[in-house]
Parts: sequence; C-alpha cells; structure tokens
Amino acid sequence: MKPIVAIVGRPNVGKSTLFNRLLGHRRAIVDDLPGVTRDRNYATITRFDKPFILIDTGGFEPVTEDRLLQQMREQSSLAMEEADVIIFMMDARSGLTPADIEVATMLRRVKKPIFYVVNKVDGEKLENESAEFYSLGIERLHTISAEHNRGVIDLMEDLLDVFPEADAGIPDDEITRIAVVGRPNVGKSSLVNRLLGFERMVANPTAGTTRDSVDTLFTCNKKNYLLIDTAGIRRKGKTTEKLEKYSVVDSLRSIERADVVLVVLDAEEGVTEQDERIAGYVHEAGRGCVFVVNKWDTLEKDNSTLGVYVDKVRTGFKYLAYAPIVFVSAKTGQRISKIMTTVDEVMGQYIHRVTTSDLNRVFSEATDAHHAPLAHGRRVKFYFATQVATRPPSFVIFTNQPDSIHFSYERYLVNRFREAFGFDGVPIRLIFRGREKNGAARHPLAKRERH
Ligand SMILES: Nc1nc2c(ncn2[C@@H]2O[C@H](COP(=O)(O)OP(=O)(O)OP(=O)(O)O)[C@@H](O)[C@H]2O)c(=O)[nH]1
Ligand SMILES: Nc1nc2c(ncn2[C@@H]2O[C@H](COP(=O)(O)OP(=O)(O)OP(=O)(O)O)[C@@H](O)[C@H]2O)c(=O)[nH]1
Repeated sequence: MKPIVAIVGRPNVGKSTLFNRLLGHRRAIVDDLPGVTRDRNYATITRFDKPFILIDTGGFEPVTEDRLLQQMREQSSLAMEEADVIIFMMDARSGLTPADIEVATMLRRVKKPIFYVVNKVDGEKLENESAEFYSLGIERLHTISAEHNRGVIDLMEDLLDVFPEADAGIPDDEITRIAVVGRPNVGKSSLVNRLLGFERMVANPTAGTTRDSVDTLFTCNKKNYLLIDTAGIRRKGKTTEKLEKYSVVDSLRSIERADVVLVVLDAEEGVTEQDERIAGYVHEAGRGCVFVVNKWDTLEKDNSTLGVYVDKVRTGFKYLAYAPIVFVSAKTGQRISKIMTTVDEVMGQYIHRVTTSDLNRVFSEATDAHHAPLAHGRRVKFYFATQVATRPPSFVIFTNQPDSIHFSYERYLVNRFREAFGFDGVPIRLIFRGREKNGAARHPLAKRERH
C-alpha cells in the first residue's frame, strides 16, 4: 500500500500551491480516487521510487470565523484517520493564529509522523520571524516558500525518509508466484501436471485477476507456490492460429503477475522467434527466469548434446545470460524436481536485500578498480549506491553524470554486483541519479525551479 500524505491547514496558507509544487508539472499522473468528495484533491506521486498518495484538504468556501474552526476540525480529523503522514501548514505572513493552535493541539494526540510547515517564508527576514511557531511546542519546523520553491525539496526528502521501503506491503517470501509460458505444444500442460502431481497439490484453486484464469496453490518441501493461470495452460489444447495469438497475450499477463517465469522450450525444435519474444518480455518485466528445455527424452544424446543446447539457448537469448537452464522430460518425469530447486534459488536472489555498507564497499572497489569512461570530456564521479527495491533487486547510484553512464560500464557494475552478492540468476536494475554539489541528493523537482 502506498502511504497517504495529507496537507492540512487554514484556507489560503498555500496548501494547493504546495500540492502542485510537489506534483511538479506532471498533472497527468493525478488520479482521482473514486468515491471522494470533490473538495479534496488526490494524486499519486513517485519520488526516488517511493510512490505515495498526496491529499490536498483545502478548497473551503470562505466562511465565518467559527464555521472555519469547525471545518478545520473536521478536515484535520479526516486527515488523521486516513493519512499515514500529515503536513500541517501555517502561514508566516499571518503569523500564528488561534485556529493553528487548536489544530496543533488536536494533532498532538496523533501517533503518526507530522510535519509542521510554515509557508510563505520567501526570504531570510521572514525566516527569523517564524520562530514564534516554536511556541506550539514542536521539535522541528520546516520553513518553506511553496511559491518560490524554497525548502520544498528538503521537506520532500524528510517526507520520503519516514515512508516504508518501496516494496513493503508485498508479502515477502511467503509465496513464490510461478508462471509457465512457451509456444503451443512445447509441453506446458504436461509440465504443470507433473509439477502438481509430483509435488502433490494441496490447496484449492483461487480465482485470478483475469477472466477465466485459475491459479493453483501448492506446497513443496513446506514452501508455498502459486502456479499462475493453471487453467489457461491446460485449456489451450487445440492449436489454431487464433489461439496461438491469444497465447502470447495470456503469457504476458501471467508474466506480469509472476516472481519467477518458466520459459518452456522444446528440445526437438530449438529456439524460435516466438520463444525469443516471450523471453524478451520476461527480461523487460524484470522477472526471474528459468529456461526449461522439455522433451529431453526425445533426443539421441552424446557427450556434446548438452553443451550444444546450452550454446543454442545462450545465443538465442543474449539478454538472459543469467537465467538458469534445466533439461527435463515432462513425459518421463526426468529432473522435474530440479525445476523446483532452481525456482527456489532464483526466488532467493529475487527478494534478496544487501546491506548499504556491503553494497558501498563493493561499489567503491568496483569503481576504483575500473574507472568509468569520460562523459562529455568530464570525469564521472560516483557518490554512493543504495538498494531501493527487491523483485528484482534494484539499485540507485548517485553520480555527477546520471545521463551519460556508458552501457558497457553499467554492465560492468551489474556483473560486479552479481559476483559479490550472489545475484547470478536474476535481472538487476541500476538507476543513475544526480546529486547536488552541497551533497544533498538532487531531487527530481529541482530541475523545475525555474519558471
Ligand atoms: N508570498 C507567498 N505566497 C504564497 C506562497 N504559497 C502560496 N502563496 C499564495 O497564497 C495564496 C493561497 O494559496 P493556496 O495554495 O490557494 O492556499 P490554500 O491553502 O490551498 O487555500 P484553500 O484552497 O482556500 O484552502 C495564493 O495567492 C498563493 O499565491 C508562498 O510561498 N509565498
Ligand atoms: N516425448 C515427449 N513428449 C512430450 C513431453 N512433454 C509433452 N509432450 C507431448 O507434447 C505434446 C504437447 O504437450 P502439452 O503439454 O499439451 O503442450 P502445451 O505446451 O501445453 O501445448 P498447448 O496447450 O498447445 O499450449 C503432447 O503430445 C505431449 O504428450 C516430453 O517431455 N517428452
């Protein structure tokens, strides 16, 4: 679940101005949630890979003084119930008012992070005068100018700090969601039957998100797995051209919902264009991938057969050099259990989190051992790295040249991370971000300071 941040405060203190400022110019991402009153403005915002929902509680009609207090009470209690984080906004130009004091008193009972913000501090002089707001008995005051974009970035960074990590809320390692994809007739249903038969299906099918799709929960070695769209895999018995087209769309849907995708190939047929397309999508979606070469029983084998086939797969799927390959026969049951141990390995890496200190040790060793090529004649400086997500492991790297890191250098860093942290079977994402000279991570909003 995305954290909800609500901005509360008297009319005219600048709530909408801050709302729009935090939103940037990307109004397109405003999504009105259904069932909310029109006077509250909702938007989903993502900064540094942390999505959150921002609510502007303003927009009252002008009212009399006592009606105002009443409205503020209602507005604040709503925010206190609904929000995870509250921005309480006051106005430096009008100073501390009785309504501010009343709301502050209400907020004191709330056990949620509250940011006390004094707006319209357009310059140093007002900065000094805003000291009176400390009489509310608060520890930290953010003085900002929403209109002139002063202090807004600091506020945003402090906000992001109190949010849970980006992937919190997803049940971590309790269940591994597996999709089985591949061309018609490669043996997907035979394989699924084997997996469920072999591992003994224990639970009921659950309704999936897509029409007609049925997921099957099963356990193996006391671990839980969800086989995505089992019915879909089993249904597609007869292959017509039309069905073949559909099967690609179905595959894409299943891939989106999976942690680990089994890309099934037919040992007899080798690698086809359609296989490449499907596997390419698995890579782009950032899912774990295991190549399952099925019908291994049909080949006349000698010492080189396996090596030749590995080469075929590696040549056919260049981007997926990290994905493990398993050779099986759904017909005889040969090495079917190997599929599950491989899935476990990939899943373990997929949700693995490295500590920031380990990461930065490896990162600085890597950047010291091999410097990045100059970017536009300038030396590329790296500051630090942090893992921002799992599923797949994703790292933000702060640098002075975020847009000019050479592809080969990115691949070099990825490979070092793979070696150092055992990420040898999953996709890894690197995101390069800029940083200001004063040491503060440059905020995406910073680019928009000029009007
Ligand atoms: N000087 C100055 N004026 C500001 C600043 N931020 C907002 N304002 C002005 O304050 C007025 C009110 O701003 P809004 O953002 O509409 O205030 P609001 O709190 O959303 O008001 P309601 O919608 O009535 O609740 C506008 O005229 C803004 O231009 C600021 O940082 N400095
Ligand atoms: N020799 C051999 N035949 C297999 C193996 N696995 C599946 N087959 C056969 O291959 C054919 C297709 O198998 P299915 O499991 O229906 O393949 P599918 O990928 O689900 O096919 P669609 O439903 O068309 O998508 C059937 O005749 C299976 O008996 C295997 O490991 N070895």
